[in-house]
Amino acid sequence: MAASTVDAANIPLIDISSASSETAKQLLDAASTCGFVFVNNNEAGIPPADIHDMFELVYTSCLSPPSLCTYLTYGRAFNVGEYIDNRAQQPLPAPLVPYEERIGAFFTACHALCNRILRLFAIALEIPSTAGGPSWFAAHHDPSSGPSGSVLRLLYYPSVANYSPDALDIRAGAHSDYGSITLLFQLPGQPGLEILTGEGWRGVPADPAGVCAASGSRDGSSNGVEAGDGEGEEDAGGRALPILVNIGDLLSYWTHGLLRSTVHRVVFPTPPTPPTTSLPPHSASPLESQSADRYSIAYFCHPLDDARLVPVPSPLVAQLARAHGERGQSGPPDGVKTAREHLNERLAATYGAVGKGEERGEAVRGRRDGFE
Ligand SMILES: O=C(O)CCC(=O)C(=O)O
Ligand SMILES: [Fe+2]
Repeated sequence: MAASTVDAANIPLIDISSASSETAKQLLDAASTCGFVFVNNNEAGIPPADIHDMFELVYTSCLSPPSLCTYLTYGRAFNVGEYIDNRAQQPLPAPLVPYEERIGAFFTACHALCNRILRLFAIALEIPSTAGGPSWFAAHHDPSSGPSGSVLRLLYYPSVANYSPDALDIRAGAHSDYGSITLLFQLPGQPGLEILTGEGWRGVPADPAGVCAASGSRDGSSNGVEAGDGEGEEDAGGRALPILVNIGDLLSYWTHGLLRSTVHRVVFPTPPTPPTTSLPPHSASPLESQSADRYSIAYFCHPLDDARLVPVPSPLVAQLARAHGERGQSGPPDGVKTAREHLNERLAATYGAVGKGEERGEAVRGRRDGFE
């Protein structure tokens, strides 16, 4: 059974407001050991009010026709692809149409934060200035230079009537993400995300630094905390929750495994909370009241489709490749692929996996929403 109480994962929290080499090194160390890292959401990040607004839109989109959504084991997702000329490229559910511009702005803000993180990786990886230096990744993720597979995903896992932990435990199956990096936004009080560590599955709190005012864990992690002001992304004092970042398979491939992607999943909280039977009072935030439901937002950052996945020009990556070679471990398969080829390969491999009953979050996107 998967939905047992698990300890909270020990995920490092890094302040990335400075672009110093010390910060870069801390971030690289965290990402290369854990694969998941929290970054402080300060002036370097995304305004909490914007995150809160997006969560309200996730709630709104859940009321839209399910046909527009993709399906997870016990949840559904709406995927927004890259905008062209400030317009979404696929039909938005009717309730989201008035917010097209705001969603696009959030997409752009997420991409900017990813570029900031990738810049720190470039510094820590010591990419020489002759090869592009700190801007090396940004140049490969510049939306003005061409399309990419980047996607903003709004996720909703509804509470389930007659929940039985033996029968229903996985809300989203075990997978790693495909792209460069993923930003993941969670709400306090809605636990369930777990990562696979050497010691088994571990819960990922929404509030690793304990910035929320109230306390009281429901699941053994600090995820059981409700935000003091009903706006789950900051506490009553206005401190913003850190943002969770995880390394995707492509960045792992691109760095010869120096940066590692980590398998994760979403389970039902334990013990189960009763399903929501009615909408909360008008004045309350729906997000705050429906704790058996889970809402999350993921931004999957991918390189430009045409980006060639030659090893990142870093002495650290080269050293690792040499060490792997000396141990007889093969490197990436022959032939340089592009980011689009890498993504398509992963999606193709996943169709098989899905057929065997395994779910890969991003594959569902590829199959159902016409992006791929
Ligand atoms: O809903 C979550 O918290 C995680 C979602 C996820 O991992 C994904 O969509 O790739
Ligand atoms: Fe994921």
